Amino acid sequence: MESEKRQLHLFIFPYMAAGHMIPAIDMAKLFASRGLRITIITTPLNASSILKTVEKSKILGLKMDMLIIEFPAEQVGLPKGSESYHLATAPDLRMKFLEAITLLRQPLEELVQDYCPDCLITSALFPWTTDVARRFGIPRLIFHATSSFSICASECLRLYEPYKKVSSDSEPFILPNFPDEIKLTRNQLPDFVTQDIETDVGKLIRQVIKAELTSDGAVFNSFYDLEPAYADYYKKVLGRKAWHIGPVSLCNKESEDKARRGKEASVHGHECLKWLDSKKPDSVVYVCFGSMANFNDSQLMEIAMGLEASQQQFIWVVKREKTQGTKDEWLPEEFEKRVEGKGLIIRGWAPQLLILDHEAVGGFVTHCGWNSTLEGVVAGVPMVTWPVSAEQFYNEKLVTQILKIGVGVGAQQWVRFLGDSIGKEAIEKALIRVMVGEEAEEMRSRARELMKMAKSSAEGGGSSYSDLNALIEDLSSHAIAGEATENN
Ligand SMILES: O=c1ccn([C@@H]2O[C@H](COP(=O)(O)OP(=O)(O)O[C@H]3O[C@H](CO)[C@@H](O)[C@H](O)[C@H]3O)[C@@H](O)[C@H]2O)c(=O)[nH]1
Repeated sequence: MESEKRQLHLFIFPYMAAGHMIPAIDMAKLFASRGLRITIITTPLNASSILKTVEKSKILGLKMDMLIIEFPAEQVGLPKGSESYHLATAPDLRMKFLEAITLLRQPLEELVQDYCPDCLITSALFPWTTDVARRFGIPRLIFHATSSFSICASECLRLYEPYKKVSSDSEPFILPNFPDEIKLTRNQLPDFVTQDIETDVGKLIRQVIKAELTSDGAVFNSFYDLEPAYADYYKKVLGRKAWHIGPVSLCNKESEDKARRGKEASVHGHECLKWLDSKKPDSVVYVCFGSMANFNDSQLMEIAMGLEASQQQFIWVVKREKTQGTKDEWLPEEFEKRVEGKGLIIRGWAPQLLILDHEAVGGFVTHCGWNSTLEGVVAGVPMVTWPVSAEQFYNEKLVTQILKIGVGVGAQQWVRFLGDSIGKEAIEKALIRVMVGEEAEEMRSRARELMKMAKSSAEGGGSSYSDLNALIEDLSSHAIAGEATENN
């Protein structure tokens, strides 16, 4: 009875987007593997990506559950089923999506009331969950599915506004009082940072920052040795509490678990692993832009031509379906025939962790979403960085300038979903730089070192392992203190 009472119960409530749900589910597994009771909160259409994990954890004797709250899509005027952020592709849809999210507060409060968890770990993008936690006298921790570097960079921009001191959008400015000399341009910043007019996203971001200041700390999917100066900056300069417990993807030990992250891989996704078995180590470049970024036909055409011209073997993930009998307008004539044996296109969802883990993969073209970036680090591969939106331009700086394990393709313009337009020559050049020659080898050897550091951080005695212990201890003492107050 006593131990049942002391088992910590966490509510994990991730943002409805693959880039947030995937690492949150990994984090849930990590907590559950340490004996905590976990309940993941989500909406009906997002539940399917969690269900198998919950079922498997039960078989393993772990305490993991899921609770579903309705997503009020139709109530705010969104089409039925619009429960994921990537479906909100136009400004009015995004506004409605944000509105729908604020309506989740009441159902969350009801669940907290009914289940009495010891802590809420929620997306930074749910600032109101700090108030919910306060109301019930429990801590709210933020789950940062991104780097400390990017959070520190955006805080630095907010505090010092260096982008206001340059005369054009393309003139570089330096992040003031920052551990490294990092240059950015206004073009590379999210629109809500530079826009003077108040937008809904801008308003949300201000609430996010305010809630971060009053929450009880942040859990990062990162590891200390990857970005020590920024883990310290977050704690010591910004004065906030944080635990670095990543890379959380390392909790997936079996191929089956690695394959099913996010969505089921498409048919091509499964075939590509057999194809990789026939290739030499470090001879294939993997090209994938996460779950949100979308390129138009002409940009895909440039990528195809760049890949072919680079003469590198490749796996390229494109979020387009093949329609039988019709020509792919985004591919050069006879492209697939010409690259047969040398390149593979995955249409749909790729089993990314399995591909990156494969020894044949020697380079990664990424949009610098944090999950992909960290997964690239864990795989020990150098990267071509092609940031598109969100905090990806900051992550690019970390990869290319601080870690020195990647080269930029030359993206200069932050755009919400569609990528900046990059020509085939730039793509070809960047591909060759990460795959061939002395510079590539130097980047690869640094990447391998980071891979080892990533893996040992998650093992017993490693920094992420210890930070997770410290977090669990903090939560336990808070829960015990809460019980004591209740009993008095
Ligand atoms: O075919 C695919 C495509 C993606 N993934 C996985 O999906 C995740 C994608 O996450 P990420 O690389 O972070 O990209 P986004 O989906 O774009 O993520 C959003 O959320 C991230 C977390 O906050 C931010 O860092 C990004 O900038 C933001 O765009 C990764 O785990 C990938 O392994 C697959 O498994 N197969």
